[in-house]
Amino acid sequence: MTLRIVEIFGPTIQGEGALIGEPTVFIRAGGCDYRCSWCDSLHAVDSEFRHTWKPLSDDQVWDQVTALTGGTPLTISISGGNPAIQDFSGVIARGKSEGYKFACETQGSLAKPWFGDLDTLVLSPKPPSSGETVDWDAFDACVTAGQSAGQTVMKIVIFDDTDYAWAKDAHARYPDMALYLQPGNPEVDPDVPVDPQGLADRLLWLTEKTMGDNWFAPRILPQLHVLIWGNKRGV
Ligand SMILES: C[S@@+](CC[C@H](N)C(=O)[O-])C[C@H]1O[C@@H](n2cnc3c(N)ncnc32)[C@H](O)[C@@H]1O
Ligand SMILES: Nc1nc2[nH]cc(C(=O)O)c2c(=O)[nH]1
Ligand code: SF4
Ligand SMILES: [Mg+2]
Repeated sequence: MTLRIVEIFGPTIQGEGALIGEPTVFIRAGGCDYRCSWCDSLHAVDSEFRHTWKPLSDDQVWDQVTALTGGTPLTISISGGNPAIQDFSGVIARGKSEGYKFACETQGSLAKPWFGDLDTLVLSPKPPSSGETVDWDAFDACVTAGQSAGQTVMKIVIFDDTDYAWAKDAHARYPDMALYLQPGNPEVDPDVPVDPQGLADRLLWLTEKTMGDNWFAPRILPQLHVLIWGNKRGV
């Protein structure tokens, strides 16, 4: 299988959601069927960056991963772009045979059989502020495809009151799925420093809103890598 790869980087720590803080190596896939207004990974989405994406075989991907891990197994995080455009089954099979675990981040717009081979499937449906609209039938297909995964979790980015109300409805559709909320980062240009106080204020707003509402279903987390490294790429 030939994959379109933006970057392979790490070891770093997973900065978001269910596996926050866990050591991991990222494989970032090129191409996305969405274009969220606030996407922090446009270098994996916009066709203007397409010339920087590399066609790599499963073996080439795996060679780069193991060069970074030194052969010590850990969790590999597949993200993008939307990695569900491509077929990661070969990379996952290879890695699992060597004791690695796999997580994947996707918006839930395209289902793939290999979702069932993952240890963690992170479905991140997009709220109104993104400018995208969720196809819940497609999302359902992703949940079904992930049924044999170790766990499937939902992670929603919140920028405003409308996103918050939308997240409550999304949770009501999947009340048994673990839910993670993260405040949106409004500044995603890698050349512009992030405003840590601004991010803390957004986290405070989201926390107080959720607790004030007695909504205790979600866990609320910052993007840890953004606090550490800002919008630097490859971390
Ligand atoms: C860059 S996306 C790639 C995977 C997949 N396309 C998706 O959206 O789930 C990885 C995660 O980053 C989140 N994200 C993207 N831009 C963000 C921003 N400006 N602030 C907070 N989270 C953001 C997405 O919602 C998603 O959960
Ligand atoms: N450290 C770190 N954690 C992350 N969690 C999700 C990321 C992503 O871009 O998908 C990401 C990323 O790019 N870096
Ligand atoms: S779905 Fe993910 S990668 Fe695609 S544009 Fe939205 S945040 Fe970016
Ligand atoms: Mg990111």
